[in-house]
Amino acid sequence: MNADLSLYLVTDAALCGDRGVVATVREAVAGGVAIVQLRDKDASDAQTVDLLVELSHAIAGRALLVVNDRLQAAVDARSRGARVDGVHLGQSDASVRAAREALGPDALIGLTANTPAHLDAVRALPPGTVDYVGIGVIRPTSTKPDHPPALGVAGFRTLAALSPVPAVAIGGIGIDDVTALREAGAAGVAVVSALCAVEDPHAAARAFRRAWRGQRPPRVLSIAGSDPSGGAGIQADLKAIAANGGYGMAAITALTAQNTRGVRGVHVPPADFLRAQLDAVADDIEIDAVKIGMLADAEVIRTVGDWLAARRPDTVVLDPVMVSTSGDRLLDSDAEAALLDLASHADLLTPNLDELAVLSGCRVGDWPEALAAAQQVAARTGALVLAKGGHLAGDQTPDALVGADGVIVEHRGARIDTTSTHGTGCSLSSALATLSARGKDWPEAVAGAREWLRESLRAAGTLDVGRGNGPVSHLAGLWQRGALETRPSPDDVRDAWWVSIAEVRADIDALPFIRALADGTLGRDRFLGYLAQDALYLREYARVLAEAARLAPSTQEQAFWAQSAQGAIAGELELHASWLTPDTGTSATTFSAEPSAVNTAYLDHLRAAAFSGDHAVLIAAALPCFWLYTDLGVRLHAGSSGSMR
Ligand SMILES: Cc1ncc(COP(=O)(O)OP(=O)(O)O)c(N)n1
Ligand SMILES: Cc1nc(C(=O)O)sc1CCOP(=O)(O)O
Ligand SMILES: [Mg+2]
Repeated sequence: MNADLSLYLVTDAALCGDRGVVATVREAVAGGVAIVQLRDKDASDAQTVDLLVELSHAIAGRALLVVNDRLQAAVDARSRGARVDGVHLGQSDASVRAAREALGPDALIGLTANTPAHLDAVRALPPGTVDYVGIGVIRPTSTKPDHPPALGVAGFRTLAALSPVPAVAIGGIGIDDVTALREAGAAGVAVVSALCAVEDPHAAARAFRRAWRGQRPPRVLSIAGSDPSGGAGIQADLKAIAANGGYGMAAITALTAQNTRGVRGVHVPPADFLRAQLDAVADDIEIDAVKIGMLADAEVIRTVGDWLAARRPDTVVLDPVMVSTSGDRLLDSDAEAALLDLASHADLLTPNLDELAVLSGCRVGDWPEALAAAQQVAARTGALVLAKGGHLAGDQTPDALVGADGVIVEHRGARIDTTSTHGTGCSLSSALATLSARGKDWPEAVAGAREWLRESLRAAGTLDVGRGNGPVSHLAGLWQRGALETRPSPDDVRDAWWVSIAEVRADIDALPFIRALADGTLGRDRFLGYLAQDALYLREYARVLAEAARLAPSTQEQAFWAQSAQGAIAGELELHASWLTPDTGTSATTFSAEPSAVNTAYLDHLRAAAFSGDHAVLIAAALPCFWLYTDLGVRLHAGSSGSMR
C-alpha cells in the first residue's frame, strides 16, 4: 500500500489519561495525523477488537488505522465491519508473511527493524510483503521500557539507507527532531507521548505537520470546473492559492463556456478521467490540501469521494456548488445526496445561504436561521461550516465559523460597494484551504481569508474585466505592496494604507453618529455635546502637537507641528467658543464637562505616545486624526459617505 506515513500516532492509554484513547485519536487526526496504531499491551484481545471498531468509526477514513502485534484482532475487527488497514509487528510477533496472507495485498503491514540483519531479512521477503519498517529508538524513552539501544539521528540515517522499504522513525521523538529525521531519510515520525500526553493533541499534530512540511509552500489541489474568463473555477482557485502563499494544482471536473455575463454550456469529461488526473498528481506530489468546487453529477461526486477515501490529504475544503447565482438548483437529487455524503469527508464546508438551505433542509431567510442551519449541517457531517452572509439583504456581510456546538467565531463588516463578485465563493474556499495547509487553525484561516477577499473585492473595480459581474482582484494585495515594482511610491504606500484600513473606515461610516451627521438627522444637543468633548480633546491634542514640534528632527517639521498646535488652540477653540456659550443653549458646565471615557482613553493613548520621546511613535499616533478627519469631512461635505475615495 502506498501510504502517507509522515505523522504516525501510536496510542498509549495511560498517557492519554482522562481524555481517553478515542478522543485523543479524534483530535490528533483532525490536526493532521495520517496513520494511527492502536497499541495496548494490557488490553485483552476482545477489548482490542472493540477499541479497533470504535476507532474505525472515530477516524472515518481520515487516517489509516493499524493495530500493534495482534494480527487476529485486526481480522476480527474487520469481520465486524471496522476499517482496519493493517498491523505493525515486532521481531518477536507473528510473521509478516502470515499477516500478508491474512489481511490481503492491500493491507498495510509494518515491521520493526533495528539492525542491518533485520533489514536484510525484509529484502529477502517476497516484494510487497512489508510496506514499511519502524526503526528506533531515536533516544531513550520510558514509553517502551524494553526498547533497544538508542540510535540517534545518525544511527537512524544509517539504517534507513539500508531499508528496501520506507522507514518510520520512532522512540523519544519530539517536535524538534522532525526536520533532522526527515532529512535523515525518514518517511515519517511515529510518536506516542508527544501526541498522547499533551493538553491539545490537535494543536500538537498541526505543529508536527508544519515541522514536517518545513518552509515550503503547501501544495493545494483544486478539484473544480474551468471558467475560461478567469474569474471563477480552477482559474480563480489557482490565483487565490498563490495569493495566500500556496503552490496551486488543479484537476478539472468540467469544462464550461462562460464569461462575466453567464454560462453558455458545460462539458463533463468521463469520471474515470477525473480519477486519472487525481491519481497522476497524488502518485507524484504530496498533496497538503484539496479544495473541492463544482462537481457536475453523482458519478463525478462519488469518484472524488472514493479518491479521498484512499488518499485523503490533511485538509479538505468543500465548496458545495449546488445553486446558481440566479437561485437555480444545479444538481439532481441523486447528486445532492452524493454531495451530502462527500461532505462527511471534508474538514470545512463553505456553502452560500441557498446551498446551506439545501444541505440542511431548513429555511434560511436571515442570519440567525443561517447560523442554526450551519450548526445542524456541522453536527450531521462532522465538518465545520463557514456560514457566509454575502447574500443577505442590507449593508452588512457577516461570516461565521460554525461547529456542531454552535458559533466558533463570527466576523461582521460593511458590504463592499462593488459588482465584481464573480468567483468570490471559489476564491474564498481556496484561500481557506491554503491558509489551513500553512498551519493556521480554522479561526485564523477564516480571519485571514476573509481579510484577503475583502481586499480583493475593494480592488476589483481596477481590473475592468467583462461587462457583467467582474472578478475579484486576487493579487491586489501583492500589487499594492509593490511585489511587482522595485519600490512602491509614497502615494502607493498611502493608497495601500487606505486599502488596509478600509474595514475600519467602513465601520466608522456605519457609526450612527456619522450616519446621522451625514443625513442631517443628528440632534442639536447630540452635536453640542460632541463639540464640548471635542473642545476638551483639542486642548490636550494641542499639547501633543507641541511635543511633536519639540521632538521634530528638522526645522521644517518643527514649524509644521508648532503651527498645527497653534491651530488646534486658536481656530478650533474659537469655533467651539462661538457654539458652546449660554446664548447657544449650552451652559458653562456643558463646556467644562469632563472628558468621556472614550475621549479619556484616546487622550491617554496620545499622551503616552507623546511622552515616549520618540518622534515617529508620536506622529504615528497623531496623524490618523489628521487623515481621517479630513477624509470624513471631504466625503460628508460631498454628501456621500458610501464611496471611499
Ligand atoms: C511504527 C512502529 N515502530 C516500531 C514499533 C515497535 O513495535 P514492536 O517492536 O512490536 O514493539 P512493541 O510496540 O510491541 O512494544 C511500533 N509499535 N510501531
Ligand atoms: C512503541 C515504541 N516502539 C519503539 C521501538 O523502538 O520499536 S519505541 C516506542 C515508544 C515510543 O514512545 P515515545 O514517542 O513516547 O517515545
Ligand atoms: Mg510488538
